Amino acid sequence: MHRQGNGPLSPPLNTIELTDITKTYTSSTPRNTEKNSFTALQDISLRIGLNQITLLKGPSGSGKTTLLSIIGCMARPSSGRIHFKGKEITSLPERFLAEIRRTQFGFIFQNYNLIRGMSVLDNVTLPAAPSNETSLAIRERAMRLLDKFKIVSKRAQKVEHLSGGEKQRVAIARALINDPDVIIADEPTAHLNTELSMEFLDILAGLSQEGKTILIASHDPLIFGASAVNHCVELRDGQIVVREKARCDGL
Ligand SMILES: Nc1ncnc2c1ncn2[C@@H]1O[C@H](COP(=O)(O)OP(=O)(O)OP(=O)(O)O)[C@@H](O)[C@H]1O
Repeated sequence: MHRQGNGPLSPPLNTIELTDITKTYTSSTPRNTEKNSFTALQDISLRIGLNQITLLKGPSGSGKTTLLSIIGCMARPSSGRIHFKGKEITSLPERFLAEIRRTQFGFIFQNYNLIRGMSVLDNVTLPAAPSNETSLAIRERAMRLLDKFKIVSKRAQKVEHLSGGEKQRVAIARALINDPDVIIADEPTAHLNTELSMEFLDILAGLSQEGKTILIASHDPLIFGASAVNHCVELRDGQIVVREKARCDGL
């Protein structure tokens, strides 16, 4: 723990620290006669080490996606605090959160969320758009990423014509375009066969060695057994039931 000025002790700089995070969704009936609320996360406290691969597992509906979206500043918790690299970010206004989201996080979604009708290159450069860089510099960076993931020859192709594995690699390149410290992947291997899933894991292991922090939500036993995974956290009904270092097969 370190002290910011004369203020209270803060979590270490090399962590993402969640304290008592609760997320309640509230919805109302069409005529607003009745309000329903559902608590998707309940009092989650968790320290995530930077430069590590952390796996979130748990049955469908256990809260993995909700937790990832809160960590990635895409949603706010109903209560609780998040410290990102030692700094409290929960109470920041939306424009600051959006900046953290854009510069510090890269996202890989289950269905890749690539934009149909646009080329591979344009999909990869998309998250870089609101920046001070020239479009040439952004495109050069995108080309380097496409080259790294062996998909540069498809740069002009519309994404809907790519294979599943190619879409996955485009999604990884897009997640990296702003050179984020943290990569969030939600069910990243759900549509991949074993060979492509292994290839994806190799890419993640390489990114981890380069110093990236990786958070994965997954049901995939292949990921549970991956030697690259450093920490495993199991959720059930919105609560952490198991946290374990290193391999998590057999949890
Ligand atoms: N916007 C929302 N409004 C109401 N309930 C929601 C909302 N988003 C998620 N939920 C509920 O919160 C719970 C947790 O959902 P979440 O998507 O985080 O689970 P998950 O563990 O990622 O599931 P899966 O493995 O199926 O993707 C579920 O019961 C879901 O129905």
